[in-house]
Amino acid sequence: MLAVHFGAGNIGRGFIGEVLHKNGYDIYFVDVAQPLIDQLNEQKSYYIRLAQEKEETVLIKNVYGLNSQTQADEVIDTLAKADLITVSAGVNILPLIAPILAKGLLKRVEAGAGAVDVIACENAIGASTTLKGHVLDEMKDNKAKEAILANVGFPDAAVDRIVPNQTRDGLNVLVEPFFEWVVAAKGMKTGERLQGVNYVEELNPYIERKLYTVNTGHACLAYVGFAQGIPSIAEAVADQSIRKELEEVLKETSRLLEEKYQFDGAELKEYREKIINRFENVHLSDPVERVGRNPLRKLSASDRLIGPLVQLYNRGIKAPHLVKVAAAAFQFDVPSDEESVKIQSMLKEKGVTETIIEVTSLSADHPLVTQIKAEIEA
Ligand SMILES: NC(=O)c1ccc[n+]([C@@H]2O[C@H](COP(=O)([O-])OP(=O)(O)OC[C@H]3O[C@@H](n4cnc5c(N)ncnc54)[C@H](O)[C@@H]3O)[C@@H](O)[C@H]2O)c1
Ligand SMILES: O=P(O)(O)OC[C@@H](O)[C@@H](O)[C@H](O)[C@H](O)CO
Repeated sequence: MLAVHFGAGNIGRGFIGEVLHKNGYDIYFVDVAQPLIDQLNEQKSYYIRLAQEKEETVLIKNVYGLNSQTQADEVIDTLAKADLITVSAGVNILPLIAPILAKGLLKRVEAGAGAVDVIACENAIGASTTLKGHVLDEMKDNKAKEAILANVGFPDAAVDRIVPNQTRDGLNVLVEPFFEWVVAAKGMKTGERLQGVNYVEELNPYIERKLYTVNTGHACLAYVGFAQGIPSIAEAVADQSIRKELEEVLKETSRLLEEKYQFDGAELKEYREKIINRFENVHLSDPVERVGRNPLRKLSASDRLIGPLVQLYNRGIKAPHLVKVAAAAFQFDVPSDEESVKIQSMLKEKGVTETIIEVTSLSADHPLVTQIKAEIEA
């Protein structure tokens, strides 16, 4: 069995690679980072190390690297014969992957190679559906579009495992022991079911529970921690006042999840506690700069901050702690993070109100704009 995975980074090697390998796949990682690709082709294997008291390792074998910029023909040929295609390169990268993916899928369909599924494992609602839209935009006529629609599934997914940036140890990846991968079965065109993946009919409760708990909580620690000069997630959650803030924020998002999806309150409490426990893992070193990365994306309308805030507002529920985290995200100022630099220059050039409106897509007269502004100024 052959899988193509776009994005040989943290979650690609540290989680998707593990599941694919354990299900008997040879994996072609497609990336743009040549040193990473060279290492994959030299070693053809790497280790996943579990960040826990008694370290465990898993050997991932039969892995190869391809560069989508310099080896386009090889990538297209490999896509045309792949049994499964997965992606974790970042939601902003999906439009960049679409042209080559479209060519590979078309070649496959024209060769009569049968159905295949493409699963985007990004932290976003409907990422595979978004990718499908970009792929269809690449088709030159309706016939090609129809052939893709008939043969290629783009099931949405939710992926959960904390995998920090790897600062040493070559291809090897240090990951937390916990993992969860949920896929919307109804979006699939093949009967392929991976062990270790939970296939569900309705994905929205899973992706919103994950994004608005794990990622909202993570964002709280990153932005509030950063504001207080705290370097890592484990250190931020160890600070009693930040932890209290985190607990309050997660109670607010749980309220939404309870009302919207009728999740059981006690189960959600347990889910929150488990996640806070994961944030406390001292065997992982996860800088607040990674977790807070791309604040423009994280402050966009349906993401982990404004997404739950607007939905709570629409239900008449106040969420003052979430408002504070959104305000802190506007103050995330990391020179190496282009999006944070952009927000800082917008704040200087356009002022607070205009920046909030432009970044969040909230309407000018939305009361949340005033609330976030008041927090930024406070
Ligand atoms: N790291 C985590 O804990 C985690 C957990 C769940 C989901 N995610 C999501 O997975 C995605 C990737 O995150 P990550 O932490 O692995 O990031 P990462 O930066 O470690 O990996 C991204 C990889 O994509 C590659 N890439 C960039 N442009 C590309 C292109 N045009 N074609 C192919 N590859 C390209 C990069 O070179 C890099 O190797 C994000 O959407 C993230 O939100 C991350
Ligand atoms: O990947 P991002 O930038 O969307 O979010 C940063 C972290 O919250 C994220 O990578 C988590 O580690 C991950 O989502 C855990 O499953």
